[in-house]
Amino acid sequence: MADVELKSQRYGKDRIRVVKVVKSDGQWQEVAELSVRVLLEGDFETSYTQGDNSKVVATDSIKNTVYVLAKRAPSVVPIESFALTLGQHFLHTYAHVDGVHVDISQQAWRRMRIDNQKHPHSFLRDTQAQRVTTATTKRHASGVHAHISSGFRDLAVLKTTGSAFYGFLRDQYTTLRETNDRILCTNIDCRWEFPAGDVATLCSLPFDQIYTHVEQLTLGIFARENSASVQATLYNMATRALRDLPALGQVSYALPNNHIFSVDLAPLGLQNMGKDADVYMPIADPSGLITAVVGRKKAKL
Ligand SMILES: O=c1[nH]c(=O)c2[nH]c(=O)[nH]c2[nH]1
Repeated sequence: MADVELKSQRYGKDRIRVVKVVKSDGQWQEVAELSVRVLLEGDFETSYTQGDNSKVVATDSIKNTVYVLAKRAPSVVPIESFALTLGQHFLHTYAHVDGVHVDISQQAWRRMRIDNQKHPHSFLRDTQAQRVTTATTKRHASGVHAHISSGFRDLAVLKTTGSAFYGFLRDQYTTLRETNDRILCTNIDCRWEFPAGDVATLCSLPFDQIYTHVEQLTLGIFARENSASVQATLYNMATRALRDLPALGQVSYALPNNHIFSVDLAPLGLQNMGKDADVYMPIADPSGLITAVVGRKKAKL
């Protein structure tokens, strides 16, 4: 059809699951479990518009490549470095690929402690939270440029007090009571972006240190702060991350407000509301969802 055109396209393999074991001398081993998505961008238009597969790198080959590079790499963590390695590989191997989008999520396998000793090769998953990264690599006149963001997903946290929500708009649709003491429960999604740059500079960033720092400050603010609202708590977390870590360009959070309301037992002759509350009912759906992106102000010229 003459009046339509292909505006954009990317394709590749999703949910490539990789477990890499790093074996050193003796019994000591490391493990990393990843799920990888690789999408290619480039001169693939005719595969969509004309059924011409001559330039298509089969998604099966993309999957194989991930396993080959996982085999060659001494380690697949930090996931940011592995994502950049994958991006560079596809750009260097195929001249008609000009952008590579890699998403990796890592499961949280933590080394077991047995009799108070780190076990050399046994691990425990004590959180569903995942470490994540997205790396986009592009060909540039001066070499390969990358944009990378990192974060964690689904970090479940709850506090039983130290959270309030009052002073909100009241109108004919409002039934929610004000509270100065409620349960706060959320599954934290957090992302931080690094300013785009050449791959060599990005590779030298201390990804693990930054990860640990953001996770710890997030938990610290969640636990310590007297929360005025999820919005205010989110903003405090993001601003602290930007203040502590000059390497970060911007930070975003998505925080569901998983409601856990006190059960009204007055009809059964029991006081369980306000300061008397100690029996609650988690509400599966719906939840609130509070999101924001916080960045640095541009310097005034
Ligand atoms: O922290 C909160 N922010 C809201 O916007 C909101 N809305 C609501 O019903 N409860 C809450 N809690």
